[in-house]
Parts: sequence; C-alpha cells; structure tokens
Amino acid sequence: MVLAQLGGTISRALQQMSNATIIDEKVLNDCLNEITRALLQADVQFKLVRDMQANIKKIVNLDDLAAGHNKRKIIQQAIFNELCKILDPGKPSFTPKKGKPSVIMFVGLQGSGKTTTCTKYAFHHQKKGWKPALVCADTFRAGAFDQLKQNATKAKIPFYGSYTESDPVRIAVEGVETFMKENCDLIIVDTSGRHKQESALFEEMRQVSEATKPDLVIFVMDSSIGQAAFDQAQAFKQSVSVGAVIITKMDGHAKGGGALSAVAATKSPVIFIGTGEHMDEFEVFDVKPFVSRLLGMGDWSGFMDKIQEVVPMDQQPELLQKLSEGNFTLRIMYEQFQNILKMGPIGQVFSMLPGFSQELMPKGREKESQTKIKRYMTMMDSMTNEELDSSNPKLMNESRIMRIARGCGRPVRDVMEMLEEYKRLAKIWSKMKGLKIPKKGEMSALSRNMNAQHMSKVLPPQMLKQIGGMGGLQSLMKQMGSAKDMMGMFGGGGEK
Ligand SMILES: Nc1nc2c(ncn2[C@@H]2O[C@H](COP(=O)(O)OP(=O)(O)OP(=O)(O)O)[C@@H](O)[C@H]2O)c(=O)[nH]1
Repeated sequence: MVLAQLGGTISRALQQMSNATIIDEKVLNDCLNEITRALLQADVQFKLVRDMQANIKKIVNLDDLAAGHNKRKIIQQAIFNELCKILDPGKPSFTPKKGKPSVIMFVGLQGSGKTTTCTKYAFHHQKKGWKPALVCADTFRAGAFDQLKQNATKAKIPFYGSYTESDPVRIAVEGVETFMKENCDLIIVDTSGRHKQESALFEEMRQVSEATKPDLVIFVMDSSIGQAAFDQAQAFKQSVSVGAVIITKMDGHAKGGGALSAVAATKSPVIFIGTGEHMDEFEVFDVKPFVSRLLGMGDWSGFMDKIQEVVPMDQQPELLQKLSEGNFTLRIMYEQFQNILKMGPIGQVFSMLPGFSQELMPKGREKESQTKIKRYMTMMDSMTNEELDSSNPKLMNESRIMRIARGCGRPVRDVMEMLEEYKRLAKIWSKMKGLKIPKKGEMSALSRNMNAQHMSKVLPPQMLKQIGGMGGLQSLMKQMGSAKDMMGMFGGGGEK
C-alpha cells in the first residue's frame, strides 16, 4: 500500500530540512509542502491535509528551530500527533461484553468485504471464548446467504438466513430473536451492499437498524476507494449511527489514506483492519502503532505480539535459551522459517521493525522472499539430524553439500547460497549470546531483558544511527518496559 511509502517520503523531506543551515519560513514550507503532496498521493482527503498543515505550522515554532533544537524531531513529533489526531476521534466505540448479548450491524458498499469481515469478526471473538452468531439480512445479492453460510460453517459459527424470505428486516429480527434465545453474546447482522449509494440501500439499512436496535453499527470500507472515502463514509453516517469502522484489503496495493478520511468523516474509530482473504487475516487496529509504522518508526510492540502469536509457547523459552548460548543451528533456522511463514506476509512482519522493511524485505519482493524461504526449507529437509543440530560450519563439507543437492534436486550453488544465508543469520544471532532468559512463555520480556549492548550488535548500523546511536538506544531500551506503547522510542513518537 502506498501509505507504507509515505514514511519514506516524509523522512526524506525532514532530512532535507535538517540539512539546511538555517530553518526559515521557506525551508519549513518546502518541507511541509513535500509532506502534503505525499499525503494527497496516499489519498488522504484534501481538507484534512490542509488543516493538518496549518496545525503543524501553528505548533512548530521557528524560534525553537533556530535555537538548535532537534528540528527533525520536533516536526516529526508534530506530524505524528496530527496523524494520530485524525485517526483517533477521541472516544472509543461501544465495546461488547462477553456473556452479555450485543447486536452488531455491518454496513458498507457492495464488494467492500462486508460479508467476509462479519465472519472474521465473529471468528476473532470466538477464539477468545465468545459465543458469536451470524445473521444474513442481505436479500439483495443472490449468493450472499450461501457465502455467509459457507464461511460460518467453516468457522463453526451458528448462522441464520433464508433462501425464500425477501424482507431483510424480517430476517434480521427473526435471526436476532433466535440467537438471543440461544444466549449468544455477539449477534452479527450482515446487511445488503449496493453498487452505488442508492437511496433504497440507505432506507433498508435504516429499517433494519430500527428493528434490531444494534448496540454498534460497523461501517466496512475497502481501503482502495481513495478520495471517495470521506463522502461515502459520511453518507452512511448520516443514515445510521455508525459507531466504528473496519478497513478491508489493507494487504493490497490500495493507497490506504482513505482510512484516515473515513475516520474523520464518521468521527468513529477504526477498530480492525482486514489484511487478506482468509479468516484470520484480521488485526486489531491501534492508532499509535499504525501511525508509527506509517512514518517508518517501527512498531516493536506489534512485532513482539506477532512473535508471541506464532512461536508456540512451549518453544519460546527453548529458543531463547539456545540463542542465549549463542547456539544458532540450522534446525533453529528451519523452525524460525516455519514461524515466519506462519506469520503471514513476511514484509508485514518486518515492516513492524524500524528500518527493517527496506533492509531485509525490499518492497514488492515479499513473494520472492517467501519462495526462497520455502526453497531453503526443502533443502534442509534433505539434511541429517547431525547436520541440522550442529553449529559447526566446518561440518558441511563438499560431499555433504553434494548429497543434499542430489536429495532435494537443486543445484549445488543453491545449497551453498542457503548455507551462506545460515552463516549470515548465525552471525547476527550469535551476538545474542549471554541474553538473560525471560520467564516461561513471557516472550515480550525479551525486549526487557535485552540490554542495549545486545541490541546495538544486532541492529543494522543505519538503523542504530536512526535511533540516535548508543545513547538513543539506551533510552529506547528503558522505554521498552511498557511494551504496548512505545512510540516515543524512535525519537518522533509521543504523547498526544
Ligand atoms: N485481499 C483481501 N480481500 C478481501 C479482504 N476482505 C474481503 N476480501 C475479498 O473481497 C471480496 C468481496 O468480499 P465480500 O465479503 O463478498 O464483500 P461484501 O461487501 O459482503 O459484498 P456484498 O455482499 O455484495 O455487499 C471477496 O473476494 C473477499 O474475499 C481483505 O482484507 N483482503
């Protein structure tokens, strides 16, 4: 998504400004114009961008800049705060409570991903012990009920709908009543989407809403709709009381800036984003980590959460123990590749680490990287246990390499390349030797137990510089204690 490139453009604009000997009105304006262009290109609504520019100018005091304060930091902080302000309407949406019945109604244009998102939302809660249920009140699209039924069956979620009844209000009411009786605590009503903003759709939506009295109306929006986002979101908001937004297809090439515009239009927070077609490609949305990622400042907490999600609990202490002994074997590399593949698009995972997305996963080459990892794993499948568990690079002599190449049907040079990659990773991870082991299962404690010395060895030099050298890293490590909210740590983030 183009939003991801925004960080780069903004950083470049800031860098150029920092290089100027004197920061006067003109230099600041040039910088802000560059940033404005980048935001407009990402499809953020014009008015929002204009207001943001004016606000930043109000906040940034030229005298402060002239007095040698860290200009880049001051302006980056102002941009960070402004973007957070747009995305955070200031009040949280209605939050359903487990065990207490809530009706959640989904609205949005046809094809926005509404039906898929209903199931993702149900599935997300079901995994956390809720008792969700799905009601298909989309009588407009012929295949809608079948689609919902299929998704619901796959996820083992009860559903309600009809092939014959054509009145969506009736289906919605019957569905909600049925599941209330069955003590479901999250009753999700999917409504019809239409191609355009037809008045009939809005009337139908209003009627379903009046009849079912939802606790929360969620507006589902495709991230690729661009500049139209603001008007569209506002049109929905005027018909039903939209209380939250879910942005779908954030995995695609969408510009994504519409997300910011939709929040501004509905004055409702984004609560989740859809990142793929599959049921579990669905993420809770947090403003600060999102903006931080957007500006290329990284999202360490998200990365740790992701690791915690995919490295099986029982493997976490073992992995850390091995790393602390400086024992990075081919088997560890294999297991970590497995975990990385499970984490979903690799770029997505690495983009959570500051500076890493460009370093390790060049943009647009995520698929290629995944194929490479799978190829490496096939080669490792032809290795013996002794080879996998050894951390002695000398063990891999010519005859072993030839045997592995034959076994996996790949040329010798591919096996050599894989071993080179192993050596590169082993070198990085060997610097983790002496790492204090966190308590069992407490992966996020990794961040607390790593000292700045360890980190400085692991981080690419460019990134270390970006953080502000050892001094910056030390203060960063201090802030790592509060894992959830570490935006301040890369120099630009901060309090609102
Ligand atoms: N890549 C990607 N595709 C998605 C995402 N969410 C939904 N889709 C796809 O978008 C298409 C449309 O999704 P639906 O759920 O059928 O859309 P809808 O809004 O319910 O459509 P109507 O019922 O006609 O209003 C499907 O092919 C989904 O698989 C997402 O987050 N990422």
